[in-house]
Amino acid sequence: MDPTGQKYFTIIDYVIFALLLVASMAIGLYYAFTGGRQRTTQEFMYADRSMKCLPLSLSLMATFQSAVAIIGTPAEVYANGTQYWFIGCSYILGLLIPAHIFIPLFYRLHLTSVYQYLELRFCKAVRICGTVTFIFQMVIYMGVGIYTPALALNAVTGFHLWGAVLATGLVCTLYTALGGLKAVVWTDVFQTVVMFTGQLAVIIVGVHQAGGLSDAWVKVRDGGRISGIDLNPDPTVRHTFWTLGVGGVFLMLSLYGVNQAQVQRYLSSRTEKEAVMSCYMVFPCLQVALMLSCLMGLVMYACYGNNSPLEQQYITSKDQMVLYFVMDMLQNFPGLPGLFVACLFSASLSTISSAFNSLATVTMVDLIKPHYSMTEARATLLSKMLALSYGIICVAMAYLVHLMNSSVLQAALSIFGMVGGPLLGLFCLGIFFPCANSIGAVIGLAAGLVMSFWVGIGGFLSRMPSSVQVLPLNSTNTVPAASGNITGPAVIDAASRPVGLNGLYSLSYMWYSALNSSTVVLIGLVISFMTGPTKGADVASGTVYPVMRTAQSLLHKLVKPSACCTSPPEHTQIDGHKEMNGNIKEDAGTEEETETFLTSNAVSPVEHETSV
Ligand SMILES: CC(C)(CO)[C@@H](O)C(=O)NCCC(=O)O
Ligand code: NA
Repeated sequence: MDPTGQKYFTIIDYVIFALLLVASMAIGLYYAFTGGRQRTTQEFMYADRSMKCLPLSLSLMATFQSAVAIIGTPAEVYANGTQYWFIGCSYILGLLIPAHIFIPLFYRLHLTSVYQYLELRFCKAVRICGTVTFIFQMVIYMGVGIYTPALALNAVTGFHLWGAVLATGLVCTLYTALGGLKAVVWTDVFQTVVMFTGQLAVIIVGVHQAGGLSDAWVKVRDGGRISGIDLNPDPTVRHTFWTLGVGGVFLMLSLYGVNQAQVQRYLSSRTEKEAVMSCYMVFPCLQVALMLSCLMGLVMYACYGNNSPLEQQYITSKDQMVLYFVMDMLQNFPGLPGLFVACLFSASLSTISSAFNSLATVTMVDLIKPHYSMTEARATLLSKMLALSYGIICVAMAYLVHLMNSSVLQAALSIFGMVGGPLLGLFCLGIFFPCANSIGAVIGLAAGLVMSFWVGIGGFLSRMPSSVQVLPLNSTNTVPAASGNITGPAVIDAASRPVGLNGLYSLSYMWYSALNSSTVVLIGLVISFMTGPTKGADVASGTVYPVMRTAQSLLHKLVKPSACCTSPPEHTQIDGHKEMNGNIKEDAGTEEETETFLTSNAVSPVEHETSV
């Protein structure tokens, strides 16, 4: 090892990394030349609505699990202990609610994009606002996703930064544009396997280097890295059970309930039941992913203790730690560093490809198609060109992220809360409040976005001049004391309890999604009542979830268990469309058929909906 701490790749590491790119490309080419050869938008965007549950669930998990989580979570656990693990509690409601409310509703409407829902429920303007907000969110997120692994690799091994960005950007764009959603889902499956294998290998070797399981356990326990449940209700404390387990539910809903990338996967499944099942199966997959990345943080602590490479100034930021650890511990295991780098890039490729495909889909379906009529061949070609263009935008965004500088995990989760939160609010307003009208929806969304940027940017600026930025240079502060639970920003918060606006600015980023979505719903309702609420009869059928009716029927079941076989099923109001599900071949037909179905559906409200 070189005195500056610089680590080097061996030839076998390069080969493994190259193999990942080649294999992903090969899967893309396979789907470009088999099946319908990606000649229809139905195949390109929705995989002919024929996907099965298992690949879908892995793909659903992979979409929002990028290199950010792989290197951000261990760095967080190394520094602050396992408190972050409690985010796993939010996965329960965060997946049950989408599975039982959002998926049945969207699936039965047979949408072409999730934003089409907004037009059915409100009007075209709301749909466009939703689409533009989504594009904004995913474009920034893509930048973080592609830049993170490249930066870590560059910092630790000296690998060319923009070389890595361009290589992954190019490969990913090509397989997404050529192979459509089928290629995206199947590369996700392959990349998830690589991701788990890489993490597991490093954990096993790391435990061995730390002197075995029991030694490693004693070290992390004595180092205070095993956090108890923190029930402090203060919403400004960055990570507590409440911010993670409850605030996290809103984050999960915005990602797994109403995000186009995910809804597109639900809609591409063969049957509604498989869509719901795939959402259920995300739960164990996400728990495994969370467990692996938390264990990685603990193993890192077991190996380094408080004597981190950051403190030794081998690296300059927390986000470089994981890769440094891998290169440091695994240098005698040729190929393993390459496997881990493949794991890191797998995680990011699977995220970026989903982003490209979903962005191309919404641009086509929501922004272009309604305004220009074109042939199917033209539309498919244009969708592929769009996927390519988003590839270029992605690399450009990476350059912007390069200019920012914060913990990548917090940055990514803040984006989800700041832009995804208001979108979640918009959908909830439509789904749960039949009285909400279009004006309320637009103004509510705007208010949510203003709130989000006010609090988000205010929080960022109010923390700026503090010691957070200088921490890495000051060796005594680099690693928080053995008590472990205290983070940089939390120390400041605790020292001077913020009041007034500063109180709002110091809100934990884990509450952003909840705050912003509630703002949209509240303002949306107030404006709707001021401008004349929508009457039940005017709400398009199947676009509202019958909260009261479901609650009544649940209550009925609880009180009179014998009555459950005679009482109607929960979703009676949309059962009218149920026969569609069995009939995939037909409804997977042309785009025109789908559109006609939807328009006729939108203009003829069904009577039983009005009682909601
Ligand atoms: C978003 C969750 C919480 C769940 O998917 C997790 O995967 C995560 O922490 N993601 C961080 C962002 C990223 O990895 O790109
Ligand atoms: Na991913």
